[in-house]
Amino acid sequence: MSLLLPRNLQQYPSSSSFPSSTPLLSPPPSTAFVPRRRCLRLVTSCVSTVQSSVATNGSSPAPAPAAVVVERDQIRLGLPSKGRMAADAIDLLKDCQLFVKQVNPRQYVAQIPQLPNTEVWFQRPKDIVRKLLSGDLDLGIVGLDTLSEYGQENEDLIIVHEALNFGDCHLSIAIPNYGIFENINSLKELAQMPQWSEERPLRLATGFTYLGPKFMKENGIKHVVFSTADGALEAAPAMGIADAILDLVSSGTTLKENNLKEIEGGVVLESQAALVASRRALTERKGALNTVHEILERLEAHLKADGQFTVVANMRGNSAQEVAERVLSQPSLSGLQGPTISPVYCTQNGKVSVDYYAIVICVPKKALYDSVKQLRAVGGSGVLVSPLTYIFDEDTPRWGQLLRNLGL
Ligand SMILES: Nc1ncnc2c1ncn2[C@@H]1O[C@H](COP(=O)(O)OP(=O)(O)OP(=O)(O)O)[C@@H](O)[C@H]1O
Ligand SMILES: O=P(O)(O)OC[C@H]1O[C@H](OP(=O)(O)OP(=O)(O)O)[C@H](O)[C@@H]1O
Ligand SMILES: [Mg+2]
Repeated sequence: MSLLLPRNLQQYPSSSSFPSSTPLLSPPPSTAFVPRRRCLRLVTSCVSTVQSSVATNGSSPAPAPAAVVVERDQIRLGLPSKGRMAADAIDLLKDCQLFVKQVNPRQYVAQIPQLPNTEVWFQRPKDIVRKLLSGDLDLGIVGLDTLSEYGQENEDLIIVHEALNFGDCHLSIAIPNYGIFENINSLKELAQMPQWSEERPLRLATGFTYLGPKFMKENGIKHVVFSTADGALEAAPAMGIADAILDLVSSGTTLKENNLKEIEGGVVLESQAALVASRRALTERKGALNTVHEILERLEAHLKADGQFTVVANMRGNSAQEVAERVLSQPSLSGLQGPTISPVYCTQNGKVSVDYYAIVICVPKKALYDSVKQLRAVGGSGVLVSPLTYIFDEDTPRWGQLLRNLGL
C-alpha cells in the first residue's frame, strides 16, 4: 500500500451556510444565524475570496503530489463501481475482448484473464482519481469532469485516451428561466445584473467546488458565493437556496423539468469517459507501460472501427483500374486508404472470365446512405453492409503521444 495519504483524503470541507429557507433574491441572510441542520454547505464567502477558497474551503482541496511507488506484482486498473459510468466501462472493455470477471457485484476486485498481470478495482469515480494520485491505482477510467475536479491539473495524471465514446455530458451554469432571469441569456449578462453586490452576491450551488470558483475567477466574475450539495442541485433555485447552479448536463431534461436554462459562455467543460494513468506508475512500475500499450491498442482499434461500416459491392468493368477510377470519382468512396478491388471469377460456357469486380471500402456510419447512393450512381450493385469490430492501424497515434509525454 502507499505510504503517503493524499491531502484530499485527509481534509474535509469547511461547513457554514446560509439558511436553506432563504427566499429567491431576498436580502442576504445575517451571518450571525447559522442553522444547525443544512442541506447545502457554503464553499466560499464571495468571489473576492475565490482564490483562497479554491485552496482552502472547497470540498476538493488541492491534491498532494503522488506517493512513492510501492512494489507490487499487479498493475491496478480502477473502474467506476456504480453509477452511470460503471456498466459502460465494462461493456467497452468487453467490446475490446477484455472480459472483466467479477464474481459478485459487491466484490470490489476482479480479473481480466487477457491481462494476467492486471487487477481491476471498482471504486467511485472521484476515488479513482484520488487513488491514482496516491499511487494505489495505476490506471483508471473516469469522466474528464471528475478528472479535472479531483485531479486539479496534477502533473502525475496523464490522459492516455481522452474520448472513450461514453459518459458524454458537459458542466454548465444554469439559471431560472423566469423572474429576474427571464431575459438573461449569457454569462456576461448574468455577471452584469445589478442585483449582485459584495453584500448580496450571486449564490451558485455546485458539486464542483474546484472548477466552479476557478471558472468564475477566470471569467472575472466578482460577487459570487458557492454552496455545495451531493445531488438534485436543480431544486436549489426554486427552493430559494441558490440563484443559479453549476452541474452536469447531458440530455437537458433535468434542467427543463426544473425551469432552468443554460446560458451562452456558461459551459465550463465538455466531458466524456477517458483512460487515465499515473505518470509515476507508467515510468516506474514494471509492466505498467506494456499493459497500457495493450489496452490502448485495443481501445483505439475498437473505437476507430465503431464509427465505420464495411461496404462490399459488385461492379461491372473492364479492369480493376477502370473500376477504381469510377469509384474514386465519388467523394465518399475512398475508404481508409482507398478501395480494395478484386476480380470476381465466373464461368460461362465452361470458360472462366472476369466481368465483375468486388469493391470493399470502410464508410463512416453517418455517411452510409450517401455512400450507397454514390456506389449505385457508378454502377455498384448487391451492396452488403456489415459492422466493423477493429481497425488496427500500423501504429497507435495516442501511443506515440504518450511516449513523448513521458519523455521516452
Ligand atoms: N447526465 C449526467 N449527469 C451526471 N454525470 C454524467 C452524466 N452523463 C455522464 N455523466 C458522467 O458520469 C459521472 C457521474 O457518475 P455518477 O453519477 O455515477 O457518480 P458521481 O455522482 O460522481 O458519484 P457519487 O454519486 O458516487 O457521488 C460524471 O462524472 C460524468 O463523467
Ligand atoms: O441532462 P440530464 O440528462 O437530465 O442529466 C443531468 C442530471 O444528471 C446528473 O444527476 P444524477 O442522475 O447523476 O443524479 P445526482 O443528482 O444524484 O448526481 C446531473 O447531476 C444532473 O442532475
Ligand atoms: Mg451522480
